[in-house]
Amino acid sequence: MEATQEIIDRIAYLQAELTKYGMAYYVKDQPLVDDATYDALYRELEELEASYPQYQTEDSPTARVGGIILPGFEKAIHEIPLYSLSDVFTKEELFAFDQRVQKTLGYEPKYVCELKIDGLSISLTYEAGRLVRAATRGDGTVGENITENIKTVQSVPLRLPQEIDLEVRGECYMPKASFLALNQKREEEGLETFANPRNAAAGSLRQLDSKITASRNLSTFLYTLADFGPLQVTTQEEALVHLGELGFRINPEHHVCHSIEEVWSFIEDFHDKRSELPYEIDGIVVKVNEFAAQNSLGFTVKAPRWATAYKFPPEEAVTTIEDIDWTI
Ligand SMILES: NC(=O)c1cc2c(=O)c3cc(F)ccc3oc2nc1N
Repeated sequence: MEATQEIIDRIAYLQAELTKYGMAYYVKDQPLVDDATYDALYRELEELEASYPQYQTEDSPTARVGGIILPGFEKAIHEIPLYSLSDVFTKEELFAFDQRVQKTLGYEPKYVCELKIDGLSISLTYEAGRLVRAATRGDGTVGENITENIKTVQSVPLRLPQEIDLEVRGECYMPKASFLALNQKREEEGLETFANPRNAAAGSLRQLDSKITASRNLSTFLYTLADFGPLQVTTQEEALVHLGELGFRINPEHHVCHSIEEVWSFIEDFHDKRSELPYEIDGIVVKVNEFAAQNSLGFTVKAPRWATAYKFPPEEAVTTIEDIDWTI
């Protein structure tokens, strides 16, 4: 059926508005409209796109529902490898890491501390500002192409505000509340429950039916750019700010520390706060802030010399929703 200009404009308006509302709700955690308003506009867009499918764009908010059933996952080669982090388990090991860094640099650098989200590493590739590929880490060089599934994750932008080529990396995770609800439902259905949110996220992302992924309420925190492309950033702290400006979901609990002692107090602080977070963390990632210093430290065969993960002992199982402090 041919569409009048008024209809074409209404479809474009609804796609843009619902994308803006979705970004505010899922990425910035600051809703702009109430659910009833969102749902009414969403239903109107669904009806219009059903009547005029030639105007349903692949980055329309209605494209998030999934529906592709893949025969299997294609391999995804990482041009820039995804390394893993070295781990430290004690204050002494952390301070030894700092000593090694200072020995190479000849000075004590600033560090950025980030919560270590206990999810699945993902890599997102954008071309001319559009999401063209999403992949798991795999062995760091070869992962699985999970683009169709990642498109159903509401906090992942399908389109960037600039038409640039970019590759970003981060974690895809399942919030504690979604994990508890999912396991409760599976128990009622006599299905096997997931051991922890990380396994539940992995199982949800590696579904061949993206409708199932869409139902699992996964979220993301992005933390680095594989290549900085046109972005002029010189520190990890700036990179996090830029990623936020590009529309990616960034964990707010990052902190620049001016000494390893300050890093240690950040670690102690979050060791206590951890059980109140609405998502699971398994430690704190400590990174040299300046990219120039990161480059002079480089990588070992499998891990960066400029970062380490201070690991917390395994958290006691997530029990009730009451324990969670939703203000964080
Ligand atoms: N789970 C995480 O929340 C998290 C993980 C990593 C990495 O795995 C990681 C691996 C590298 F080779 C370099 C930097 C990294 O930074 C990271 N930063 C984070 N916040």
